[in-house]
Amino acid sequence: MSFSGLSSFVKNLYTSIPVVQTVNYNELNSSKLEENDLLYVEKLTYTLPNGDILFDNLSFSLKKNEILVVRGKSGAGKTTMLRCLSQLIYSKYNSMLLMLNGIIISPVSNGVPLWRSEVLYVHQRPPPFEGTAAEYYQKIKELHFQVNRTHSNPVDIALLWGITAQMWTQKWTLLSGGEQQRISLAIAAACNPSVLLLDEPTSMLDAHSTKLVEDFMVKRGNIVWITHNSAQEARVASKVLTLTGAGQYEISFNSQNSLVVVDNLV
Ligand SMILES: Nc1ncnc2c1ncn2[C@@H]1O[C@H](COP(=O)(O)OP(=O)(O)OP(=O)(O)O)[C@@H](O)[C@H]1O
Repeated sequence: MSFSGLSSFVKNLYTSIPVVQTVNYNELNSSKLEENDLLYVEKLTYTLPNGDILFDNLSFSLKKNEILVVRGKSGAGKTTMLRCLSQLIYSKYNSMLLMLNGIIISPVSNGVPLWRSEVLYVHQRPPPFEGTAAEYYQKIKELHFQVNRTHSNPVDIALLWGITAQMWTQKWTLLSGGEQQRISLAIAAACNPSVLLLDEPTSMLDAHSTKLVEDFMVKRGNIVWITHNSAQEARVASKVLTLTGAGQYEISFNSQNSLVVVDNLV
């Protein structure tokens, strides 16, 4: 089997696009965490090489079981933000904490590999791979920061979403975009990260499959979820982070399907 697909996959997942700014590793004090905080992020700032500010002093927390929806117009910086959260690229002010089984971890103290396995980014478009779906999962399990993790069975998860066991033996490239998307999501969920970062996770799915995935993810919680779909946002969001442009943002809470802006932190 050729590993070029895997190498491209791993490259895609775990190497950065060029770092365009000096990273300021400020270790946060655990006193920043409030009750039930799972992920705490402070002053995330990202400036493009041309000087455009994507987000500036972005601070928020994800509490246990919450789903934080991220929205904003195309190019607002949503994917870049998720990639910063997973330490695939680095924000200028790189300060975040995770509460893991009562222990506080950070990328600075505990290392980026552990952080990435706990704050797991799922790509908007499934990456290329030359083997079968089962081989794709096998390679992920062999990545050094997944080897010692307890995984759930992704086949069982994907079955809930209409992916048959037989599809796992199918060549990855022959699967439809929606099948690849569901399998990628099932694998990510099976890795049992503390936080899932989902980048338009149902963009290739029909309404029925979308609902099945949403139901599973809402039960799971602990997700930062990019969507352009306001109906989906209303169904899944506990709160909403909107990148409003020029580095600004606002956070609102989803209360009985009506969004009330409670905090404009800029
Ligand atoms: N390293 C980089 N160098 C130059 N431009 C970059 C870099 N990284 C991101 N960008 C630009 O930053 C902007 C934000 O990109 P990003 O993918 O985060 O947007 P998005 O909000 O997720 O968009 P969409 O909704 O279309 O997926 C885009 O204009 C993109 O071209």
